[in-house]
Amino acid sequence: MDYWIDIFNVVLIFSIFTISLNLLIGYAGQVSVAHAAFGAIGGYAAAYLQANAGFSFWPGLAAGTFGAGLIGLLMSLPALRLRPEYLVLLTIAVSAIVLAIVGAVAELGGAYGITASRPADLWPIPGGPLLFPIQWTLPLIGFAAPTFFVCWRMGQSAWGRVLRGIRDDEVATRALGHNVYIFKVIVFSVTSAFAGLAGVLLFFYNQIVSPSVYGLDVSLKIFAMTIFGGLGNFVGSILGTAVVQLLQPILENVVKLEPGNAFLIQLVIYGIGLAILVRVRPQGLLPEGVSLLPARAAERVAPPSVRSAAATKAVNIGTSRPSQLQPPTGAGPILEVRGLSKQFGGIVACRDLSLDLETGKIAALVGPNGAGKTTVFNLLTGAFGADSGSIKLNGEELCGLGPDAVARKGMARTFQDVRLFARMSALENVMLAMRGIEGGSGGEKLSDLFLHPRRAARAERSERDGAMEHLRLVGLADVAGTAAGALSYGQQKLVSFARLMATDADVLLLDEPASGVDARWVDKLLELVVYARDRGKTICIVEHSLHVVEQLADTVFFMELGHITAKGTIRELTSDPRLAEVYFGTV
Ligand SMILES: Nc1ncnc2c1ncn2[C@@H]1O[C@H](COP(=O)(O)OP(=O)(O)OP(=O)(O)O)[C@@H](O)[C@H]1O
Repeated sequence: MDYWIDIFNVVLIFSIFTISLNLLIGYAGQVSVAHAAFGAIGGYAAAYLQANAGFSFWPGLAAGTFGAGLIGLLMSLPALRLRPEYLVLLTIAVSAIVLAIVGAVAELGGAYGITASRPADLWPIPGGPLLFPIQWTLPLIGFAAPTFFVCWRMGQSAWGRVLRGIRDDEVATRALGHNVYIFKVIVFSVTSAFAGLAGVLLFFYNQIVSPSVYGLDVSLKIFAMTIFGGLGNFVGSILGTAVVQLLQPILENVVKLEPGNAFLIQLVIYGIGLAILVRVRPQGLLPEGVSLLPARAAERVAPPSVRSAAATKAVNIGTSRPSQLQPPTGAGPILEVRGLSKQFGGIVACRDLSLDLETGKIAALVGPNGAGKTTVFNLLTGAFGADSGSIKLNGEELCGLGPDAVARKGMARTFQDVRLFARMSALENVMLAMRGIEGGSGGEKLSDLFLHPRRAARAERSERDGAMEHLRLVGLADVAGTAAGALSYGQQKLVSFARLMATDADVLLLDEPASGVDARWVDKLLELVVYARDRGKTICIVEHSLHVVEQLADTVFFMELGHITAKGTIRELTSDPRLAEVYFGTV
């Protein structure tokens, strides 16, 4: 019996590893194969402090957990600016360095590690020293359950929505005003701390730490358990841990294989299992959004705010050009661009470009392919750093700011290729746009999640309702719960417009809003752009359809070879034979 209890206990400890790794990989998309190494930092810290400073269980646990979190934080500061593939390499290097250090330092016991000088005692919790597996089960549940709760709470909240945004499209997440770097650093540090906690528990449970307990193979095993269980699903992590951890004991005790053979065969089964899983169920045993409780799974797909088709009919936003509200007149330019230049090697994509966007007006940027229109949007929104020049929004210099900061200052954009978060629902896509700008500091308040849950729930409800309003506005409330990737291209463009409106930015940059869109959606988009303008937004569109430009734009800038060469109405520009030739290739 003790044997199976022991295995159950190890599953509980490893669940702490896999649940936290799932938050890091499954939610934030940051792949680390050094999770066991952070466990080593925790385990060795607790063991060393017990041996040399007489630390008992709780101080050892705090030191090990905090130490691993701190080293995770320090490592993440440079690492999370790297591309994902380099992050994987870096975590392998970290794992190798940690193992080399603990294996080489004499005070840490070298290859033999450190043996505990006394068993764990949870005093002031009664029960005395923990000597047998059965005594450990309840305390370990007591550690695994809060780990699950904290990771689940972080993952399922608005905070986790930003993590999923980062995972699916970091560029789009930044463009919505979220400081993705801070989110990544926090999640890396928190998950490293949980790995440290699991490492401390392994030390106290096994009564020994040694390099082999936390080797790269163990990190890979934790990684495999997490993938096996299903990324983005914490119950899946527990399931994946149990399946992988139970394989060898079942082969030994139920199938009655020799331990040596059982070890080899479990490796074979494990390899074949992963190969089959990758082929037939790459999302893992329990994929993201799938619950063991059918009712909860359904809840996730259909958000509560989606009530009925009748309630979700598009708001009548007025279908004709005449405005319902008059745009501000004579307010002057909200955006002033002077001498903007950008070169890519030998290609001058933007050359000494100057333009003003008048408050509450619609401007258009037109020109032949490769003229540099998208580059201008990228420069204005901070996606590219300018070589020289100035961009002033409401008189405030934006040059040098990143895309998230620019969005928070009040200028947001759509993308030529839409860039919705395909796995998230249309509603979540819009909700993701709402806090980045409101929050000012780049986001959702993690402290509210745990310290003020009611406030967090209220904020979530009001965001959900606000996002539904934006979806109603574009006529897509009835597909609020549908994954954005499953919508038609025209619908996706409308969701991206709703998302843009949800940012509450003053200046909206629309990159080819009508391209590739069915005629009926184009009309809708035109109405929406006029609606936004009438609500005081300043809009600039890059668009190849001159029909769309004619319908919308008050002022048109003509761009050639990275420079604005003409300005006027579309009729004035197209009646100039030289510009017509540049644009259409013919007079
Ligand atoms: N990241 C980049 N690296 C190198 N060159 C780039 C980059 N982005 C744009 N360019 C180059 O800058 C020039 C302007 O490109 P840009 O996409 O801004 O033009 P565009 O007017 O938007 O074209 P289109 O109408 O076809 O979208 C092109 O020659 C392009 O190849």
